[in-house]
Amino acid sequence: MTEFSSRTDAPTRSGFVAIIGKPNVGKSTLLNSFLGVKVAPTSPRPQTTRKGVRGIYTTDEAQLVFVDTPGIHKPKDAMGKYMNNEVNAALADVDAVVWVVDLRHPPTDEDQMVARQIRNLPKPLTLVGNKTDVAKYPEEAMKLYRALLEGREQEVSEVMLSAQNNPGQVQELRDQLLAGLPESPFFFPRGASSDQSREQWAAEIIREEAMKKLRDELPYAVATRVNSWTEREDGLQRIEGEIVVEKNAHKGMVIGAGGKQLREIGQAARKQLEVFLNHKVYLGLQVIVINGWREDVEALRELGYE
Ligand SMILES: Nc1nc2c(ncn2[C@@H]2O[C@H](COP(=O)(O)OP(=O)(O)OP(=O)(O)O)[C@@H](O)[C@H]2O)c(=O)[nH]1
Repeated sequence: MTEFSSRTDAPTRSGFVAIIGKPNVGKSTLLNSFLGVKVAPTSPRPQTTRKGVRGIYTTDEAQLVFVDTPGIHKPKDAMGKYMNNEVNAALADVDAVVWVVDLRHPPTDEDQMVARQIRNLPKPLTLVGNKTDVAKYPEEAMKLYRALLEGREQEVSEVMLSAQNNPGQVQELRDQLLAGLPESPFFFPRGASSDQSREQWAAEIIREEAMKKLRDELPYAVATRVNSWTEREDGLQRIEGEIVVEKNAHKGMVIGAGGKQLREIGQAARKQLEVFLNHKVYLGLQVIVINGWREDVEALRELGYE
């Protein structure tokens, strides 16, 4: 990988930190809050994150590369297996691990699955108890999560916070992680906040809005991609995207009566894109069918899940 130097001659520190945990505990929210910009999709639905998105935070002398991972869960299809593989790959590669848990509830089987994967991992580990703003018994819950790591030989750091509502606590954790990085050149250019292309990023925002609007199993049966992005002279960003469904029957369900639902998804995504890009956006959205894409390794690759 290309090496990027720091602004000063002082030795730089740099490294990768995986953010892991079961679905819906707030991993992507924590990543976005670490960076102060939105690089990962978040939604109230579990398993929103599918790929290990990287978010990059750089100071004068240190660079922290966060790897946001899909929630660890029992896989039901090729997509689920892909997601769990992403987590294993992330754990093998990183310098440190942040395990996020939801303090509103006691641990479940899925938390135990996560704990098993990291209990004996010889890397610095931080247990993050999230959602303190809404947890009734945070201390008690934290104790139960801590117990899942019993027998671990290396030390575990712990912090309780609200990723969504307390940026100060998140910055404090970020500073601790920065301080623990090994001496190393930077991996990414200064100023980069993510390793996604802008098209991948926009596609994830469209998927986030689609997942919020769609009901039942449908949110998990859609993928999104952006096929073209052009900029007009007056600055308008023209983005053409697709929502991919796995069955013909799903197409109408996404579009909705008289196209209402697709319009709503498009409007919500456009608004988000405009806020982040600080430009007017035209977003064209189509729904297409790729039969059984979730079970089809080739189709997964075509949709960028490789
Ligand atoms: N009240 C509260 N809600 C939070 C907090 N952090 C995250 N959430 C909410 O929890 C839900 C899940 O957050 P995500 O960041 O998408 O969770 P995730 O762990 O990345 O989810 P997956 O993609 O399923 O793995 C969203 O509705 C967030 O708004 C918090 O500190 N307090």
